[in-house]
Amino acid sequence: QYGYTLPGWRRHNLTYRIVNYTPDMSRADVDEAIRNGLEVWSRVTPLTFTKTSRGIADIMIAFRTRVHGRCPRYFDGPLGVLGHAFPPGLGLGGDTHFDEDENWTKDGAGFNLFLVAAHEFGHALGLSHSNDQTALMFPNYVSLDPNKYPLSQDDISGIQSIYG
Ligand SMILES: O=C1CC=C(NS(=O)(=O)c2ccc(-c3ccccc3)cc2)CC1=O
Ligand SMILES: [Ca+2]
Ligand SMILES: [Zn+2]
Repeated sequence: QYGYTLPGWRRHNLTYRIVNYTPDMSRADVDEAIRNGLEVWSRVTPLTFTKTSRGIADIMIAFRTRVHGRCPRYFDGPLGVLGHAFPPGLGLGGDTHFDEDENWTKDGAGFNLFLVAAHEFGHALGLSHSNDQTALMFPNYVSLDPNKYPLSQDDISGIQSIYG
Protein backbone atom coordinates (compact mmCIF):
# COMPACT_ATOMS: atom_id res chain seq x y z
CA GLN A 1 0.00 0.00 0.00
CA TYR A 2 1.39 3.38 -0.95
CA GLY A 3 1.09 6.76 0.72
CA TYR A 4 0.18 8.32 -2.59
CA THR A 5 0.53 7.43 -6.24
CA LEU A 6 1.84 10.00 -8.70
CA PRO A 7 0.12 10.44 -12.07
CA GLY A 8 1.55 7.91 -14.50
CA TRP A 9 2.64 8.21 -18.14
CA ARG A 10 -0.28 8.73 -20.49
CA ARG A 11 1.64 7.10 -23.38
CA HIS A 12 2.43 3.42 -22.90
CA ASN A 13 5.16 3.07 -25.52
CA LEU A 14 8.07 4.81 -23.83
CA THR A 15 11.66 5.30 -24.99
CA TYR A 16 14.86 5.18 -22.95
CA ARG A 17 18.46 6.14 -23.62
CA ILE A 18 21.59 5.21 -21.71
CA VAL A 19 23.46 8.51 -21.98
CA ASN A 20 26.74 7.26 -20.46
CA TYR A 21 28.17 4.05 -18.98
CA THR A 22 29.85 3.20 -15.69
CA PRO A 23 33.44 1.90 -15.97
CA ASP A 24 32.53 -0.67 -13.27
CA MET A 25 30.79 -2.97 -15.74
CA SER A 26 30.91 -3.90 -19.42
CA ARG A 27 28.55 -2.00 -21.70
CA ALA A 28 26.72 -5.22 -22.48
CA ASP A 29 26.18 -5.87 -18.75
CA VAL A 30 24.88 -2.33 -18.21
CA ASP A 31 22.54 -2.64 -21.21
CA GLU A 32 21.25 -5.95 -19.84
CA ALA A 33 20.79 -4.69 -16.26
CA ILE A 34 18.82 -1.67 -17.53
CA ARG A 35 16.74 -3.75 -19.95
CA ASN A 36 15.92 -6.25 -17.18
CA GLY A 37 15.14 -3.43 -14.74
CA LEU A 38 12.55 -2.07 -17.18
CA GLU A 39 11.24 -5.53 -18.08
CA VAL A 40 10.33 -6.12 -14.40
CA TRP A 41 7.66 -3.46 -14.86
CA SER A 42 6.68 -4.04 -18.48
CA ARG A 43 5.81 -7.63 -17.57
CA VAL A 44 2.99 -6.44 -15.27
CA THR A 45 1.76 -3.35 -17.17
CA PRO A 46 0.80 -2.39 -20.74
CA LEU A 47 4.06 -0.38 -20.90
CA THR A 48 6.70 -1.03 -23.57
CA PHE A 49 10.27 0.37 -23.55
CA THR A 50 12.26 1.07 -26.70
CA LYS A 51 15.99 1.82 -26.49
CA THR A 52 17.27 4.82 -28.47
CA SER A 53 20.93 5.77 -28.79
CA ARG A 54 20.52 9.46 -29.65
CA GLY A 55 18.28 12.46 -29.06
CA ILE A 56 15.86 12.88 -26.19
CA ALA A 57 14.16 9.78 -24.79
CA ASP A 58 11.38 9.70 -22.19
CA ILE A 59 13.70 8.02 -19.68
CA MET A 60 17.24 9.44 -19.92
CA ILE A 61 19.59 7.21 -17.90
CA ALA A 62 23.01 8.49 -16.75
CA PHE A 63 25.78 7.80 -14.26
CA ARG A 64 26.61 11.03 -12.40
CA THR A 65 28.38 12.23 -9.23
CA ARG A 66 27.80 15.04 -6.71
CA VAL A 67 26.32 18.17 -8.35
CA HIS A 68 25.51 17.27 -11.96
CA GLY A 69 24.11 19.26 -14.86
CA ARG A 70 20.83 21.01 -14.22
CA CYS A 71 19.63 18.19 -11.97
CA PRO A 72 18.03 19.58 -8.81
CA ARG A 73 19.20 16.59 -6.74
CA TYR A 74 22.82 15.84 -5.91
CA PHE A 75 24.75 12.69 -5.10
CA ASP A 76 26.75 12.15 -1.94
CA GLY A 77 29.86 10.15 -2.85
CA PRO A 78 30.28 6.46 -2.02
CA LEU A 79 27.31 4.76 -0.21
CA GLY A 80 24.34 6.74 1.08
CA VAL A 81 22.08 7.52 -1.86
CA LEU A 82 22.63 5.19 -4.82
CA GLY A 83 20.36 6.73 -7.39
CA HIS A 84 17.36 8.93 -8.01
CA ALA A 85 14.59 9.07 -10.60
CA PHE A 86 12.02 11.73 -11.48
CA PRO A 87 8.29 10.93 -11.66
CA PRO A 88 6.55 10.77 -15.06
CA GLY A 89 6.44 14.01 -17.02
CA LEU A 90 8.18 16.09 -19.65
CA GLY A 91 11.84 17.16 -19.45
CA LEU A 92 13.43 15.69 -16.33
CA GLY A 93 10.34 13.50 -15.83
CA GLY A 94 11.29 9.82 -15.88
CA ASP A 95 15.00 10.57 -15.97
CA THR A 96 17.04 8.20 -13.82
CA HIS A 97 20.52 8.89 -12.48
CA PHE A 98 22.89 6.47 -10.75
CA ASP A 99 25.66 7.60 -8.40
CA GLU A 100 28.93 6.82 -10.22
CA ASP A 101 30.75 6.88 -6.86
CA GLU A 102 29.20 3.46 -6.12
CA ASN A 103 30.67 0.13 -7.21
CA TRP A 104 28.11 -1.12 -9.74
CA THR A 105 28.03 -4.86 -10.38
CA LYS A 106 25.95 -7.54 -12.05
CA ASP A 107 26.36 -9.93 -9.10
CA GLY A 108 26.18 -9.69 -5.30
CA ALA A 109 29.29 -7.52 -4.83
CA GLY A 110 28.98 -3.73 -4.51
CA PHE A 111 25.49 -2.66 -5.55
CA ASN A 112 23.58 -4.71 -8.05
CA LEU A 113 22.71 -2.34 -10.90
CA PHE A 114 19.69 -4.36 -12.01
CA LEU A 115 18.08 -4.19 -8.54
CA VAL A 116 18.72 -0.48 -8.00
CA ALA A 117 17.56 0.25 -11.56
CA ALA A 118 14.35 -1.73 -11.07
CA HIS A 119 13.67 0.27 -7.89
CA GLU A 120 14.43 3.63 -9.53
CA PHE A 121 12.33 2.79 -12.58
CA GLY A 122 9.43 2.20 -10.17
CA HIS A 123 9.75 5.89 -9.29
CA ALA A 124 10.18 6.87 -12.96
CA LEU A 125 6.84 5.18 -13.64
CA GLY A 126 5.03 6.95 -10.78
CA LEU A 127 5.44 4.76 -7.68
CA SER A 128 6.43 6.17 -4.30
CA HIS A 129 8.06 4.10 -1.55
CA SER A 130 6.29 1.14 -0.01
CA ASN A 131 6.37 0.25 3.69
CA ASP A 132 6.21 -3.44 2.82
CA GLN A 133 9.74 -4.62 3.48
CA THR A 134 9.45 -7.38 0.89
CA ALA A 135 8.61 -4.80 -1.78
CA LEU A 136 11.03 -3.65 -4.47
CA MET A 137 9.85 -0.11 -3.64
CA PHE A 138 10.92 -0.44 0.00
CA PRO A 139 13.18 2.53 0.81
CA ASN A 140 16.18 0.49 1.93
CA TYR A 141 18.47 -1.49 -0.35
CA VAL A 142 18.14 -5.19 0.29
CA SER A 143 20.49 -7.28 -1.80
CA LEU A 144 17.75 -9.58 -3.06
CA ASP A 145 18.85 -12.50 -5.17
CA PRO A 146 18.92 -10.70 -8.55
CA ASN A 147 17.74 -13.91 -10.20
CA LYS A 148 14.73 -14.08 -7.91
CA TYR A 149 11.71 -12.24 -9.21
CA PRO A 150 12.05 -8.94 -7.30
CA LEU A 151 8.45 -7.69 -7.47
CA SER A 152 6.19 -8.25 -4.47
CA GLN A 153 2.40 -8.26 -4.62
CA ASP A 154 2.55 -4.77 -3.11
CA ASP A 155 4.59 -3.52 -6.08
CA ILE A 156 2.28 -5.17 -8.58
CA SER A 157 -0.91 -3.74 -7.05
CA GLY A 158 0.82 -0.35 -6.84
CA ILE A 159 1.85 -0.22 -10.49
CA GLN A 160 -1.43 -1.69 -11.69
CA SER A 161 -3.32 0.99 -9.76
CA ILE A 162 -1.63 3.49 -12.07
CA TYR A 163 -1.59 1.58 -15.38
CA GLY A 164 -4.57 -0.67 -14.89
O1 LIG B 1 13.98 8.44 -4.11
C1 LIG B 1 14.91 7.87 -3.56
C2 LIG B 1 15.60 8.47 -2.43
C3 LIG B 1 16.60 7.67 -1.83
C4 LIG B 1 16.96 6.47 -2.28
N1 LIG B 1 17.92 5.80 -1.62
S1 LIG B 1 18.95 4.81 -2.38
O2 LIG B 1 19.33 5.44 -3.63
O3 LIG B 1 20.02 4.53 -1.47
C5 LIG B 1 18.17 3.33 -2.71
C6 LIG B 1 17.54 2.68 -1.68
C7 LIG B 1 16.93 1.45 -1.92
C8 LIG B 1 16.97 0.88 -3.17
C9 LIG B 1 16.40 -0.46 -3.37
C10 LIG B 1 15.35 -0.90 -2.57
C11 LIG B 1 14.83 -2.18 -2.73
C12 LIG B 1 15.38 -3.04 -3.69
C13 LIG B 1 16.43 -2.59 -4.49
C14 LIG B 1 16.95 -1.31 -4.33
C15 LIG B 1 17.58 1.56 -4.22
C16 LIG B 1 18.17 2.80 -3.98
C17 LIG B 1 16.35 5.85 -3.45
C18 LIG B 1 15.31 6.60 -4.08
O4 LIG B 1 14.76 6.20 -5.11
CA1 LIG C 1 26.14 7.71 -3.03
ZN1 LIG D 1 20.32 13.42 -10.76
